[in-house]
Amino acid sequence: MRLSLEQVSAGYGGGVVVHRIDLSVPAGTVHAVVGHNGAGKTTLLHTIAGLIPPATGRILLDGTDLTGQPAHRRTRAGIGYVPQGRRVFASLTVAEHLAIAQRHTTGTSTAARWTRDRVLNLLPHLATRLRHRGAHLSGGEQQMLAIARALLTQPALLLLDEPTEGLAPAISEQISRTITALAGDGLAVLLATPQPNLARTVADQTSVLTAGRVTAHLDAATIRADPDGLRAALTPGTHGSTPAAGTAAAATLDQRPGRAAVWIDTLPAPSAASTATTGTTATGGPS
Ligand SMILES: Nc1ncnc2c1ncn2[C@@H]1O[C@H](COP(=O)(O)OP(=O)(O)OP(=O)(O)O)[C@@H](O)[C@H]1O
Repeated sequence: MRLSLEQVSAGYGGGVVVHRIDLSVPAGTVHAVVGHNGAGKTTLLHTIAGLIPPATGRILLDGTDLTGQPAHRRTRAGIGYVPQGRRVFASLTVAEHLAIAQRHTTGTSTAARWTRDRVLNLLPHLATRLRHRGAHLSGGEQQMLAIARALLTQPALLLLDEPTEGLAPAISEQISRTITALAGDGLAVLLATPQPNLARTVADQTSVLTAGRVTAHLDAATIRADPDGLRAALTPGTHGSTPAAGTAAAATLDQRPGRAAVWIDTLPAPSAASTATTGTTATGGPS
């Protein structure tokens, strides 16, 4: 199984946010798309999942063209999606989330590669929370639930949007280990993150997304040999979907609830010039 993107562009209302993206994610590997907030990561994942129609290009899963297919068909074809913010239901228990996901599974319960037992074996902490409602789960537990729910749709490719956003370092490490285990089990994983450290830890291949364009591509060996190279490739001050709007978009995005913490935790401190331009208040150094 291999995901291939050929010259994929997409956006909103006629405006283009991601531009002519070429990517290939083979089975058993993790590909990270690293970019600042507003670079277009979610837009790219939404386009692959079928939630946004591409303006140009093709999306292929093992050679099968899914470009014109609706989201539910892509799920059946093997694309599992773990959204940013987890999107669990506040009033449903963990067990109810899993039951709903299983109802939509593509295989029978005996033929399914990912059964409820197998998922809980991978994420044993969830087994201790089966009766807890979504609203009473920690961020890490919600993330595990979102991954479990996606696995029960029997994916060959897993899309993970900012899987460690807002999580404590120990929980992020647990999620990282889960991602590595899933690739080890043969899944193709495409994850989006603003955190160079996550890409460095789990990714076989990393693409840097800057203002909607892939501006660098690094493999794991290159990143290991030069641990600062990836951070340097993430140019401070080019956050937005268009170069002209970049600095303004960054300032706007930073003011959204919850975003300041993400900014401070995950991005290199902007240079004095860009701090002055955007008015950002980041005081923390690189994570
Ligand atoms: N539904 C929408 N309608 C119009 N513009 C949108 C919509 N969603 C996102 N955008 C814009 O597209 C650009 C890219 O946003 P996107 O969410 O894809 O970035 P991102 O890299 O995932 O950042 P973040 O981590 O903040 O989600 C931003 O300028 C954003 O304002």
